[in-house]
Amino acid sequence: MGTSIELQRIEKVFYTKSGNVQALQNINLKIKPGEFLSIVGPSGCGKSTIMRLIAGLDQSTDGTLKINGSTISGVAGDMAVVFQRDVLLEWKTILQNVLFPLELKGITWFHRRNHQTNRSKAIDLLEAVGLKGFEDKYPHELSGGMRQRVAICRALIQEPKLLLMDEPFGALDALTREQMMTDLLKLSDKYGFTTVFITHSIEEAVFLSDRVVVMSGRPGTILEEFPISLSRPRNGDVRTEGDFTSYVKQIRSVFKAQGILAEV
Ligand SMILES: Nc1ncnc2c1ncn2[C@@H]1O[C@H](COP(=O)(O)OP(=O)(O)OP(=O)(O)O)[C@@H](O)[C@H]1O
Repeated sequence: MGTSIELQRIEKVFYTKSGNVQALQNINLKIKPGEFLSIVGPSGCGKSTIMRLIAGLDQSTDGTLKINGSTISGVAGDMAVVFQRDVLLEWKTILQNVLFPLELKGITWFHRRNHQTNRSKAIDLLEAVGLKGFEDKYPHELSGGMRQRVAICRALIQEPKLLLMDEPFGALDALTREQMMTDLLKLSDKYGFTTVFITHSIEEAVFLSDRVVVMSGRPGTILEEFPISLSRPRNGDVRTEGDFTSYVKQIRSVFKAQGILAEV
């Protein structure tokens, strides 16, 4: 079962030498266990700030954040993060990279009994994202898309209940991106973790999500929420369905009304 998250009246101000920056204003958001929620908004609207608050890497200036019904202090447990840059360890093999979070926790190489189980879990994950046979390669031998797949496996080896993804496919080409989205949906359906996904792409958000949250420019506020009721499991064909294009249009119109997207 995934994590539930609740943000109540969240405010975030950054106090800097050159003045105060109000990044977030009155953010109210409830995320259900197992939900796939995307946040879209213009650059600088506070998407990453929301993610850092949920991850416990930063604190709000005001308001309440609850994880599984309790206020938390510090880094949330059972959580994994995937960023736009994969930050793989170049001197470790692909398999060692996937197992690294467990090694950090001291439960792989030192506890031999678990080692075989973890190893097969890592191999299963690599297989699920099309990387079977790449276990003994090194990161520099892989393409950008393959590296990002490894980063996702490394996040999932920890069996997180919450997966936070900050533009994880932003640096990938369009075809790889499409394949990665399909892979991610399969993994999310299989494991049932809660996902908070940040993206600049409206299409990506609609394709992946149960709900899309649309934010205004700074100070970031929530303009609108769109529950996405496209059927699951989803594959690339969903993009040609009328409902898909209708969701994309509705979200684009919110940005247009804000002057964030120009009429073309
Ligand atoms: N540590 C910080 N100190 C001062 N200002 C900050 C800090 N972190 C973020 N900000 C400011 O807060 C605002 C929100 O930043 P954030 O990175 O959350 O935006 P974002 O929506 O994720 O942007 P992007 O889409 O470009 O990644 C921005 O104006 C940014 O300059």
